[in-house]
Amino acid sequence: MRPDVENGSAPLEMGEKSMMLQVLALHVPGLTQILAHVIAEVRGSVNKDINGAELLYSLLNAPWLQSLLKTLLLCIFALEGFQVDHFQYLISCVECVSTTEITETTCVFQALLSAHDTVSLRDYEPDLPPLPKDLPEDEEAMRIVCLVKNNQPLGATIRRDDVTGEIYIARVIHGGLVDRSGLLHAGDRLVEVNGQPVFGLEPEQIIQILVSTHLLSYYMLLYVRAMVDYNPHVDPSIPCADAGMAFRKGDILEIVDQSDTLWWQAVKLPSISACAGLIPSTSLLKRSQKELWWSQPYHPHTCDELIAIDEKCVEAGTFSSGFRRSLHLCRQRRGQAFGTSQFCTLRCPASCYSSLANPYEEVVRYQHHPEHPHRLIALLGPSGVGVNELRRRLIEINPKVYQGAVPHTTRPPKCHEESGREYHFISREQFDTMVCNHRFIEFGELRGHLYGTSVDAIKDVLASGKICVIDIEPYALESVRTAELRAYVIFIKPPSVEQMKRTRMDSHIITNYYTSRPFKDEDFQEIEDAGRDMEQHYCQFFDHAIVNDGLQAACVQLLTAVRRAQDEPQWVPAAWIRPTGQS
Ligand SMILES: Nc1ncnc2c1ncn2[C@@H]1O[C@H](COP(=O)(O)OP(=O)(O)OP(=O)(O)O)[C@@H](O)[C@H]1O
Repeated sequence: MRPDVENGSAPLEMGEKSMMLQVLALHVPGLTQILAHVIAEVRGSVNKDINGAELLYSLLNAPWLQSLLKTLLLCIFALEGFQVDHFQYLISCVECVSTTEITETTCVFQALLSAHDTVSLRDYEPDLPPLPKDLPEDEEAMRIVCLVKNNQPLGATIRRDDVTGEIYIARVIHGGLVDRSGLLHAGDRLVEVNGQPVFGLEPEQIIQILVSTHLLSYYMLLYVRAMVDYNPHVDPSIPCADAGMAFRKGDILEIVDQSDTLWWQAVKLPSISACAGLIPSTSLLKRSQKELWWSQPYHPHTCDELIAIDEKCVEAGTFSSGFRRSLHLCRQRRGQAFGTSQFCTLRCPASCYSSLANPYEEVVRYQHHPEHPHRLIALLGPSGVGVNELRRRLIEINPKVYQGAVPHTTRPPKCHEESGREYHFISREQFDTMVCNHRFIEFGELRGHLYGTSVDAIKDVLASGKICVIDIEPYALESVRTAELRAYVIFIKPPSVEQMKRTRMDSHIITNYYTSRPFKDEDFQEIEDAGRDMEQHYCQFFDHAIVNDGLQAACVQLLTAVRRAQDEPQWVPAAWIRPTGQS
């Protein structure tokens, strides 16, 4: 096997080449003289009728000619930009030529070719201990390999033999970690990963073992999604503001150094600079946010209090949601929504409690497995922007692929309605039980009847192999960003007011009183303001954003985004992938 040139030293520069020639001239001062001597010797041998092959053999064996050839090769190596390994390879060839027995029928080129073959057969791999001689015949030889994981993927795919249940390396990605290690090859059978037998496991489970293991590497890098904004230039506690790195909510950061408890080093992805910047550690960020929290005036409405009101209202049957667009409930103006969870989510966004708990969310690159249920698609946007319209159109494009979740309701069915088709019709007691068991991602009351979208209704669609598309309010983000549903959240963003005026000239808005009327200018302003608020507070949870300008263009973008969510790797919370307790 030829030596791996990748690990050789870099080719010499021109300056070094001329230096090499000078060295050559110094060490071989009588080069012309020597060559003249060689020619004279050959002439003399011819005159003495000596066999040509014998002459060549004796010449090549002459130590002075060997050192001359080595020097010349060194010279060629310098001029041609060969690397150290090439040079050693050529030297091996020269040595081999000199020891090759040359018969009358051979010529120098054959000798060189045979030398090349001999050298190329040499094994440049590290020496491994021999297999024990007394190995029983039925005993399988096994290799134990150790790969040090870093931030890169392993660069190999695995497959399970459906008949035997055995796991094999299916493919080694060229240039990846496994490829470069040279330790594993396509067709190798995996027996254990980190001491854990893999026989019978699904490839996905093995990947989870690999992803979750910390023991493989001390150097494993950490990726996080920023849940808060940070600007080093307004942070008085940073040791050096210029060494700091600013980031925005939703940015993916690669933490390259956590050795300091207060200041970590990170790069922002996709990285344009190899140089890391200082960012506050989780504990430092929490500490400063707590200080900020306490320094602000007391607000009687905390998230917890509002949620409590919410639940009490539901118990008392007085709760009115007014924001359930997916169920086409009434469209409630913000001013009328006070005291509901909508108020809670608008006024106490993720930047208060939840971000205090978690200023960084650990993430991993996740590729949806084609045989697993699809990721849930959750659309989010200010009321009136066109979330329902886009959802409806997407489902219409291919109802065999896209489907909404069937809601639950306590209202009695109409004559044409069938339970499980339009709605799941259930009693109020059943509904309350589902609420207590946290089975709803969203629920509310309209005209004395409860409506809700349940986790199970979503799971039913996913289990049927379809892509479930729902629209949600911000407060439901937590319920859908779970290992079970793995929601891909798409924000439907309003275009400018002027643009909305142009595109919505013929469109109608559904009012609080279930009537529809043409859009007014103030509707557009309200949509724009609500969209800005939503983006400001929740952008860290958005996997993608689409500006709903022209309906058709927005629909194409939605279709593309939904396909990407299923087909391309995405950053997802590490907790979704790791088994419980390891997050
Ligand atoms: N890009 C667009 N161009 C023109 N009209 C649009 C566009 N997007 C949506 N519409 C229209 O705007 C109206 C409101 O849309 P939709 O009902 O989907 O809003 P929504 O975001 O679901 O809010 P709500 O649930 O409060 O109705 C509909 O008549 C819809 O056809």
